[in-house]
Amino acid sequence: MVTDEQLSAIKGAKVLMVGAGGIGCELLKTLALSGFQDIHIIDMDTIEVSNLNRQFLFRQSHVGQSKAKVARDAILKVRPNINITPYHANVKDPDFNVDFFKEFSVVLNGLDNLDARRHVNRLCLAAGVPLVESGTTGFLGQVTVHVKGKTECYECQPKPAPKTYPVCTITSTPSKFVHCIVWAKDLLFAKLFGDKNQENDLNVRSTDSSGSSEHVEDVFEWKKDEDIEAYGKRVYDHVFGYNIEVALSNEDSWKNRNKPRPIYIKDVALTEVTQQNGDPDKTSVSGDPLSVSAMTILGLKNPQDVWGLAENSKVFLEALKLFFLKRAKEIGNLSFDKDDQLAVEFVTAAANIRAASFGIPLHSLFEAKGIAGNIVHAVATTNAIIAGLIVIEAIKVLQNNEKNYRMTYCLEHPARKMLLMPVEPFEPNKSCYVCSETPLWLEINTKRSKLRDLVEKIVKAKLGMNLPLIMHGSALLYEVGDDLEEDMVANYTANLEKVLAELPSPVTGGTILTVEDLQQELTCNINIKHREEFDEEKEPDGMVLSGWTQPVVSKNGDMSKENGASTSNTSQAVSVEAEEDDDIEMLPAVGAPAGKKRKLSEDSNFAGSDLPSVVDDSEAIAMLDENGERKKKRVQ
Ligand SMILES: Nc1ncnc2c1ncn2[C@@H]1O[C@H](COP(=O)(O)OP(=O)(O)OP(=O)(O)O)[C@@H](O)[C@H]1O
Ligand SMILES: [Zn+2]
Repeated sequence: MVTDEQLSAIKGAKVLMVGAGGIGCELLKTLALSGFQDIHIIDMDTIEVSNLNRQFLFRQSHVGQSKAKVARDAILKVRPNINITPYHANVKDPDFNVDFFKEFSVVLNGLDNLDARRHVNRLCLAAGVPLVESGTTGFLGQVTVHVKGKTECYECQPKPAPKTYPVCTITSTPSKFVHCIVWAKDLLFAKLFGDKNQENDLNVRSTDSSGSSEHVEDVFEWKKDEDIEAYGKRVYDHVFGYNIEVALSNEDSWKNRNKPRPIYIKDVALTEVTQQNGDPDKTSVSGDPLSVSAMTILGLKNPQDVWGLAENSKVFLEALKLFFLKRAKEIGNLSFDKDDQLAVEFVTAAANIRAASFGIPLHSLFEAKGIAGNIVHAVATTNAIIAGLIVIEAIKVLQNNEKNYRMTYCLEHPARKMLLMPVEPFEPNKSCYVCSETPLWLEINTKRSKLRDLVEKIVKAKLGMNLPLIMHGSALLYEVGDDLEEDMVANYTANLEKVLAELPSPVTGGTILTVEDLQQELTCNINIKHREEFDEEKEPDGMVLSGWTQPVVSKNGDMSKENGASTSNTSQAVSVEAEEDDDIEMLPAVGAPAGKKRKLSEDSNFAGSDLPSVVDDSEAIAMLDENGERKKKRVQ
């Protein structure tokens, strides 16, 4: 039952929804049916066919149209008298500044990536507007409340580390199918079809140890006038045959492991390939290069079938050929995309051939696509439950009903017959640089690192700033923006290429830099500490930022699913453990008061051991080098 007070809070509210996808559609419906009268929606996407199974405001005929606009129209059909304002735009656009955010009573996030979530968190803090944040991953979900000065902000708690694999597991000693997938998409696919200038670990080890004079680059290069089939077979033999032989020559690696088997194309029965691949024009029904398919040519219809070695080898050669013949223009710029059929076919086949070599069970294209795309299938019901919880919290926020704010976790399995676990929110983390103005420390070689390194690796990548400005005292070293004068732009561009100690206002040990994002209205002070040497393996950035909350992995190391988690949209990782007194202890978050407890709400009798450990989808599988450092930024 909604009380009169609640109803008047609802009626007087002006609400901003960010994201009109899986959660957003449910949320808009629930807001409208709960009596909200003034709703603004930002979403930058258009509707895709794959959204239709769970984003119920959208129909086939809407494919290609703005999500925000179509969602509005759909709701106006059932609630014609409410005001819904759609924006088909990125929430990071400068138009959505602090003044824009200040217009709202509450902001509700239904996003699917960390970057946008952090940005909205900062704008909400700057504007003093409460934020209700949410996320789902399959059956798991959560809703959290962030009110400046009252509860933790979205960035007070560290986010989970993505599932990572040591580089050598990927390049040399795979033991699971997912390792073969990572190899196929991040190394082989990237090497053949991606940016040639990108660092790539494919071959590094095997060639080094063999002392072979063969130029690795040549192996992957399609030579002028070379028959495309001969080229495909050459690549095949190199990666599945020769490289495995080289790896086998290092006896020590295989003392405690099963030896892989080199596979050469001549050993695989490929008789049908030449007959079936005669007409590449039949590959694409619509003429759209993205619908080119090796499976279609080869007559392989069911994506759920597990192909044998011969079929995988055929798909491998055919897909490689189609890329070069039908999608030549894209070569050099491609990165793996789960919605790119030919890319999925190639990666499935390559991963399976490698799996066959290492005695790992083969998988169907459907399964491989799920693993490669980090897909945890979205569950519409979870989105609906989460949307309901967002509205419940939003109403409390509108009434300033602080005592009753709850973070709620939606579980996969009931614990003590409960599927929803409400938890009292944390207080703000005093060492959060986003909401508590904590200074940061940066160790860096000021005589070698350029301003560009600092901007890219720290200010953008780590601090999540969108439009940064960097100052040393009153000297402006760097700034971005549309309204800058030409000579200023030239000045900043020149500064980017200078080493820190040689900037017009030199940055050396002891310097305090002020870094500001004008849009986010976030300012950080960074204390610079000069350091000569960095460990290339452990500190690949060549700089170390501290005072910044790094992601942590849960005690059982199980922050993400085996396949690298999900494509959907969980906002925050929490790993909690029940204690006897029904308090739940949080993982010791970096920067968070040690031993701090997260209290179960009194209305909860939840104390199960099977508590959620939910991950953000915005990061996925990555690789670690031998020392456990993350190697690749992000794997698509
Ligand atoms: N920076 C952003 N600005 C505006 N909208 C955003 C931004 N980042 C993400 N979104 C929107 O958030 C929504 C998240 O919805 P959801 O997680 O259901 O993703 P989806 O793209 O609809 O589906 P899937 O990723 O599973 O194919 C998307 O509609 C997306 O456009
Ligand atoms: Zn914070």
